[in-house]
Amino acid sequence: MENNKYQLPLSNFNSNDSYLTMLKDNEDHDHLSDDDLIDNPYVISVNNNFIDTPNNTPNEISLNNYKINSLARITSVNSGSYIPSEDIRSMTPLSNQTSSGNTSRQVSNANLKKMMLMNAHNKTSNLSLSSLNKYKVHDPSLADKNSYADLMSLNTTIPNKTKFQLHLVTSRDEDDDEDDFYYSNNISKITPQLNNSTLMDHHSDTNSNFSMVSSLEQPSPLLKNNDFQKIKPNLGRKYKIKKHYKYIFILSGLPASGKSTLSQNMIQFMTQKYLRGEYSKSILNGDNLINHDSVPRESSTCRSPSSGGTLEVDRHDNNCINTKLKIEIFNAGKIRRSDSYTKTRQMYMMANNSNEDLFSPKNKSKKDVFAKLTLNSLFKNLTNSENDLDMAIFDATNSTRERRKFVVEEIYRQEQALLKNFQTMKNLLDEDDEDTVLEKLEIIPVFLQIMCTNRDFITYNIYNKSFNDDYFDKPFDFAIKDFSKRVIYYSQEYCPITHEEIDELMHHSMKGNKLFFINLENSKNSSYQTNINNEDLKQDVILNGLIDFAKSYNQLPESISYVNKVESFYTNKSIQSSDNVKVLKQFLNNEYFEKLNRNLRKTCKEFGIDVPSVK
Ligand SMILES: Nc1ncnc2c1ncn2[C@@H]1O[C@H](COP(=O)(O)OP(=O)(O)OP(=O)(O)O)[C@@H](O)[C@H]1O
Ligand SMILES: O=P(O)(O)OC[C@H]1O[C@](O)(CO)[C@@H](O)[C@@H]1O
Repeated sequence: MENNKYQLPLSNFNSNDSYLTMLKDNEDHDHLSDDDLIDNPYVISVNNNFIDTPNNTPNEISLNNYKINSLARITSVNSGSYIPSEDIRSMTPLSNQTSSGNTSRQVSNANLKKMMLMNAHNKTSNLSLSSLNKYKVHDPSLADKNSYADLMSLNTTIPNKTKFQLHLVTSRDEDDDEDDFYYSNNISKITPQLNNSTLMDHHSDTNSNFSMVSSLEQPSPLLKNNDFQKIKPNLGRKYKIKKHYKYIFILSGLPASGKSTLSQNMIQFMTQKYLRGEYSKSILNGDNLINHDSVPRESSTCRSPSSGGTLEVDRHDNNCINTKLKIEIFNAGKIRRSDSYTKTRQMYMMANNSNEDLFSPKNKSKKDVFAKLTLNSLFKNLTNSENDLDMAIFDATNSTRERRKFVVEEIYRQEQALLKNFQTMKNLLDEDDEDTVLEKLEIIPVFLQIMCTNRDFITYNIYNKSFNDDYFDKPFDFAIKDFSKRVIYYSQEYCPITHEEIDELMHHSMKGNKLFFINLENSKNSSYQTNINNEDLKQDVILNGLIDFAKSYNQLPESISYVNKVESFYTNKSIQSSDNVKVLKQFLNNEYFEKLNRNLRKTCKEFGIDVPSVK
């Protein structure tokens, strides 16, 4: 299988690809946008053999025969070059997302091509894409109406062991306005050319780069035919599955509440305490079987799955996390700074007047862009097996319900993409492949809310914030004025997380999957509230570590030293009489805190929740 020319579908990453929509009618101007073509990905030529014998013209191919009863669609080329729809979303602004997150219509072909190329350069795939062509598909039964499909030409040398997955798209006989093509797993429906093709080596799995797999996850409600069935799990296979749990901690809280500091403390606590071996024996003992049938996760973490699974499972070194817990923080502020600096040579969009201030609620969508970039980078790093990350921390204020819902929905979508990828890979495996270990990633999301309601602590924190990277080239009074205004801006919209909100997110955005939450106070004698219960703790080492951290925080040297520093900040006469502290008190006065409390009360009243008043 060397040096073959392929024509690949332009889009093999429609997240909802259980069936395809029929090519759009060219006369229908509502459907004329380039992006509609994304939904119509076909392979019409494989190995220079056209599956449905179109007439080939340099840049345009007409499929004269409307009775295309089989088209092949390549949906994956190994796992490395699987294109998750999240990548596409990352190229579209957050504000353009629909509530369902489907942004595929907003992606231009140029971006799509870029995605394909980026993906093709992925070192595991070794593939190179050459050109993007438009092909005309003529449908004589519809008079002079033409439809178009975009196809990508792919010049490639297929590396050893590369597997392609072909989905066969088969037309139905009934003619109605519904989608006309469906995936079929009925081999008799394959067009004879494809069936006879050497691509499909039906006798030898090992020699063929192509395996035919059709999944019909959401069959059309109109389908009654047995030809179109969900593929059954392949019971009795011998490959092994390695489950790998990845945690996403989503921080939430007002600016300067201590989110970054506390999460760093937590990382240190967990990485010191939870080294390999300390927990694996007691907690994961016996956790060496998973049932291949139970694909969707209910509320699982590093917990013992139901035993009695039919297959042997190799849990990677009998552990679900690395030698040393590997955690990375993805900070939206850092991404904003580096992005703004690259573009404007300024540290961030400056606040000459309040309308232009990035932190004003009016500029919410701009902040959302940075949050989205950060989240995408987080997903990319967390799911990249080379990074071997156990946990990613999404460090942003995530201070509104709207934002948190978005984050949770993105995580859910990411989970679904991972699951789909896993299922695709599973379907590609040879039945008796005992050596293969298939990795199954699952994401466990945890909200970590940090609250600081003590006026002295907030003042001290803001004082320290004036030395951060946003203000490295600004005088102290500018920094204090600017940051204190930032806190006021956020307080206009800030809505603390409640248990009710988490329940709501769990049921609607996570479709019943568990979502963990902990609220930690950042002050002297800090306390916490959580929805993590004893059952969860028994089965999950990371949640265990988190609760341990919350329980022991007051006794940790970091916390003691923080409280001491705040105390001496207020008792040390020379600090208190310094010019900087005079400026600080000038801005952070009674009036300021009254305003802060007023704002907090207003939003909390709107949502009918308890007000975290600052004293
Ligand atoms: N628990 C703590 N221990 C030590 N220092 C703290 C603690 N909480 C806050 N601080 C101090 O307050 C400053 C602000 O805290 P931090 O940067 O962690 O807040 P944040 O909520 O992440 O802020 P932002 O949202 O603006 O990034 C820190 O620079 C640190 O000096
Ligand atoms: O996107 P969000 O939730 O506003 O949070 C990100 C912002 O939070 C901050 O940490 C608040 O100070 C900024 O540095 C950053 O831009």
